[in-house]
Amino acid sequence: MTVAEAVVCQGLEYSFGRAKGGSAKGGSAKGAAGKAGSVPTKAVDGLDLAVHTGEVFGLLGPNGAGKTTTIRAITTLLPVPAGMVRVFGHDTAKRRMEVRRLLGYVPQQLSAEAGLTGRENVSLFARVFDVPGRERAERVAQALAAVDLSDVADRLAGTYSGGMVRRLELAQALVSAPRLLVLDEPTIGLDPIARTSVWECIDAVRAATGMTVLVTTHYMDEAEQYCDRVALMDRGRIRALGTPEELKAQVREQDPRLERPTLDDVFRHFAGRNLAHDNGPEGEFNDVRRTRRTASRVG
Ligand SMILES: Nc1ncnc2c1ncn2[C@@H]1O[C@H](COP(=O)(O)OP(=O)(O)OP(=O)(O)O)[C@@H](O)[C@H]1O
Repeated sequence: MTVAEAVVCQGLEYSFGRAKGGSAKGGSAKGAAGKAGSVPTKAVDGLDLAVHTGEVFGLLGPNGAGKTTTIRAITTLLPVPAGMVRVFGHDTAKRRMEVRRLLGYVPQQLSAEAGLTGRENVSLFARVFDVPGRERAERVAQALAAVDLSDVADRLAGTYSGGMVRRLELAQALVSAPRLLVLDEPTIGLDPIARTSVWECIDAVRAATGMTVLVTTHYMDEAEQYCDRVALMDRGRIRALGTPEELKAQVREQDPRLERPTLDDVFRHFAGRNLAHDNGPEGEFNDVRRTRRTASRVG
């Protein structure tokens, strides 16, 4: 691996559940969430990936593709064997705390407290991430300013709109000045204006700090507009990887009928099915689960 890589995954595998004999599959017994005797689900199936330092990298794919599992392995929240995932050269299996200090993570689940003000929420993260006491107030104020929440910083987060909550969560992740910002569906459920404002904040912070951004999204227009490179993931595997323009050019070359392919066309071309509407019964269930999660996030 070169130092230019922020994240490297090599042959990353992760299964949930246990094999019939009772032995844990995937990362470890600790990470296996299913009951003994249940059939394991291979969520990530031999994934190779390199995210370059300083880029915005989009992990795209339908519900159940394995995006969140991949991100949770990268952020050390799922245990994987040594050698599978490195963040700025640190093996996540051996250097968990070093890796955690380098990254900011905004999960799909709500990570802000409705009963605290915006400033209190960000201060809490500053304490957890060991921002030195004498710098804390200033760093919290800077993080709130970066996401355009200074004016409402002393209001309860429970009074914020969905877009403001998402920007508050960004501030929480940014207060420790991470070198890698990991965002799991940061704009899902938001209206177009709120989506744009979230992306503008991400863009501005990246331009100012040079941090690397790894993001999952379902929105192809966002991926095209804001990601330097994307990986299209389906059933635990990467089906295509490159800049949006490179991927579209490949599809144009291989299928001249598609004169102006979209990223949806690219996905269909490489995965052999539609991105949005071809998930089967499990996909429909996941759609419901996602909507519920989104509703609980934005209150
Ligand atoms: N805790 C868990 N226990 C059992 N199976 C799980 C668990 N989490 C995820 N899975 C399964 O692993 C597979 C990959 O899920 P994952 O959440 O990583 O996909 P995703 O691409 O992030 O989808 P979504 O966009 O719906 O979150 C799916 O089949 C899912 O049902």
